[in-house]
Amino acid sequence: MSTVPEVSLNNGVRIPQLGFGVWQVPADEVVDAVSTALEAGYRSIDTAAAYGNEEGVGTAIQRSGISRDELFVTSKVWNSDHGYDATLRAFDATTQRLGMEHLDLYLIHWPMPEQDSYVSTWKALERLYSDGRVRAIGVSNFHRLHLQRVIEEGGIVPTVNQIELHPRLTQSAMREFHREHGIATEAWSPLGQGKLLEEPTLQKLADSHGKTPAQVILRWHLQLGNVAIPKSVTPERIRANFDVFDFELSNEDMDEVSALNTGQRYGPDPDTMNVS
Ligand SMILES: NC(=O)C1=CN([C@@H]2O[C@H](COP(=O)(O)OP(=O)(O)OC[C@H]3O[C@@H](n4cnc5c(N)ncnc54)[C@H](OP(=O)(O)O)[C@@H]3O)[C@@H](O)[C@H]2O)C=CC1
Ligand SMILES: O=C(O)C(=O)[C@@H](O)[C@H](O)C(=O)CO
Repeated sequence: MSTVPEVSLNNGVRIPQLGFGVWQVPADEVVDAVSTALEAGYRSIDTAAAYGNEEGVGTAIQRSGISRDELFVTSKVWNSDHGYDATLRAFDATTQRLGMEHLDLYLIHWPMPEQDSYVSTWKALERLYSDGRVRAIGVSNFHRLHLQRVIEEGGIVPTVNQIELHPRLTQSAMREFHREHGIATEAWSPLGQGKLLEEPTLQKLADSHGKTPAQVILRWHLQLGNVAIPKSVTPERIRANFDVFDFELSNEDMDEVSALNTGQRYGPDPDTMNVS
């Protein structure tokens, strides 16, 4: 089985560079999907309270028999649970649903700037970290200004910012900002939600490496240094998305993929996202 490269977070905790995402995996399908992923070799699972499937993720993990310390489990506090006390309660509910005493990574799902409560939410994450209930804390969908505020007003620099990132939205400015501050970049919708796999450049590169367009995109993420968390409910795709450790893109290949950037988002803009 392949050994997945890891990224060292700014507190020394290591996260597998390739994980498995479960947004939009229905609760009654998530046990099968996560079980298939674990059998394929994934050891990192990305869920969230908002996905409504934490219980099934926990069930699949327990059934796998894989020891807890070989796994990396991420969840996220949802927008309606922002604020210090509500976040502590949300974390308790998440760990209960997962059937776990601790998480490896807990993220603020969205900054929700209009609510203006992400700093007190961050302070609750700091408390969970100092209490040893989570091995690393981070954020998701934070823009530069939101990150600057938690860095200035909080006591801990986030380990991770999980943002939308794929060849149509390469996020070079955010990646540079993360690098400057020791924050790991985690890519959500790393395959562009499957909407750019017909792109001729990706097909050409796939043909030249004997791989698929999805595998080329995942390889591009790995070589950029991103953490990537592709989702699939299709067993062959779950396995194929993990089969990306036996080839390498050249510098020219990497540039060709990056040149597909148009700045297009498939998900909400963090500055205006207001679903809670
Ligand atoms: N923090 C945040 O705000 C967000 C976090 N996320 C996280 O990121 C994860 C991944 O993002 P997501 O939006 O799901 O999108 P992805 O970019 O992972 O794409 C998933 C889509 O691509 C299809 N697909 C997967 N693999 C292949 C393949 N090899 N060939 C063809 N099609 C394929 C899937 O279909 P099928 O399942 O039918 O096989 C699905 O429709 C989420 O599951 C979640 O964990 C996502 C959005 C926001
Ligand atoms: O998947 C996630 O983590 C999300 O936050 C998304 O559901 C996001 O809210 C979205 O794309 C809504 O359209």
